[in-house]
Amino acid sequence: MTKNLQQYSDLPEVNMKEVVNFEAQNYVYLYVYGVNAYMRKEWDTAINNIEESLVSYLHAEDKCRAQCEGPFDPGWHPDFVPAIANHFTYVLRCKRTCKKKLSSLNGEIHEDLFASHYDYLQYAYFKKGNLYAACKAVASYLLLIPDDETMLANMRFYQGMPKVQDDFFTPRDETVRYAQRDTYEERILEYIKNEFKFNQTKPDIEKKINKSFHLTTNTTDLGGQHRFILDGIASLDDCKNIMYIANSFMNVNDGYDLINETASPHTKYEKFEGVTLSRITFLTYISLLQPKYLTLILDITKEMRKTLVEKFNIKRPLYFSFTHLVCRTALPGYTKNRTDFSHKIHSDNCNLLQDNTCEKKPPAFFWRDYSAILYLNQDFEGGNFMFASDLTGNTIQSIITPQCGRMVGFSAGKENLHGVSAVTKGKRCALAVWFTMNPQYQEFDREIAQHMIKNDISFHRYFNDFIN
Ligand SMILES: O=C(O)CCC(=O)C(=O)O
Ligand SMILES: [Fe+2]
Repeated sequence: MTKNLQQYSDLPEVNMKEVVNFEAQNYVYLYVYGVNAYMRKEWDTAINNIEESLVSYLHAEDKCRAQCEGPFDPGWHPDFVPAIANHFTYVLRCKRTCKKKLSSLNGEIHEDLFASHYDYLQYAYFKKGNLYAACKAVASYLLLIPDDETMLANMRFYQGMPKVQDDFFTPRDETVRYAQRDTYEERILEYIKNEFKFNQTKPDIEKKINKSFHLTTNTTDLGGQHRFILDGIASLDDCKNIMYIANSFMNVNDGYDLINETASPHTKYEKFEGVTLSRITFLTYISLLQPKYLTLILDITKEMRKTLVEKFNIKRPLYFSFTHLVCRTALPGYTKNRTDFSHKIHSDNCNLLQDNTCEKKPPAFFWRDYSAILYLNQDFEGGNFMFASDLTGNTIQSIITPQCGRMVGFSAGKENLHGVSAVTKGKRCALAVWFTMNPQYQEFDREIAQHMIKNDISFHRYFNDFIN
């Protein structure tokens, strides 16, 4: 439409004075009137209109910026930290387009429209003999476009005048505020551009299982295919440190979709609490958790992946999909005679039906290919992991008793139906990690966590950088 308006305005039979631009904002009229008065050397009218245009322009830009806030569709389902980061960056980028959007005067683009107000003003004030206002307008213009040769020459001209003092060249307040905001936003965008560059590198195919790991039980001993147990994947200290994260920060909502009940393994006799990698990352970012804890989670889960890759001889990249630190606590009064499971027999990537068929579709996490659970403690009763051949739980193939450093690994399909027996006393904690071959479902927060650790990023550092 802007182009059309421009085309019509070029036609000889069109008198632009008769054309009313209903989309034009106030500052457009004020600016055009002001500039016309300037051309006619009517300095008072020029100054009044251009000063008013300035106020109106800043108001229009504020309005345009405000419209950038509001709902935002990220196009996928990121976790908390990337969701906030995406929205923030989107809003900021949108706000930065306002200058361009407002630079059209009836179809004609004026790149430095805001700054040009000060150019007209400096000369009009000079003509009115107001040297103080003229010099302030020069300084304001130069604050926005510091290397403009013509304006620098103007400054030198004014500086040569006997009545002009150095402090005349202080930029006007509204320009200082505008320029400060501009610089600040530029710096944030630059920071985002430089700091948040993620190489979407494929995970390495891991080579050898660390010798200190002790393969406890093999596939055949566990009564089925594609499953194993390994001891020593975490030391007592590691378990203690991961338990510290759980005890300090776990939460009944984190990682559980309480709206979609089928996604939650609750039994009413136990309390389920979790901490996702996303939240551990966020807690580290705001310095509520020391980076060493996040590093520990990243390192140990990498070891877990390495064992899966090695044991199952996985040749394609295996991506992390979801990391969840989970504790189940027996509720007082429900410690005896329970016949239910803490987590009923299920498959990790399909919906197990009564007839033992398993559908690979939502609400199942159908993209999960492998599962690994690392146990962190043993000071509780019940809570055994079990492989079973059907959903009744009557045909148990093997039972695994949790203990610190023990990991159970298995392929996530219906060949590995499993569950957890009732926790009848105490709190049972485990670090559960699911993996996928589909990069679309990889855990994006992990990239952020790794980047944060590698570059020693934290909110406080980021904040201090900006205020200093
Ligand atoms: O905690 C466990 O032992 C297993 C949990 C489990 O199977 C699951 O979360 O899908
Ligand atoms: Fe499971």
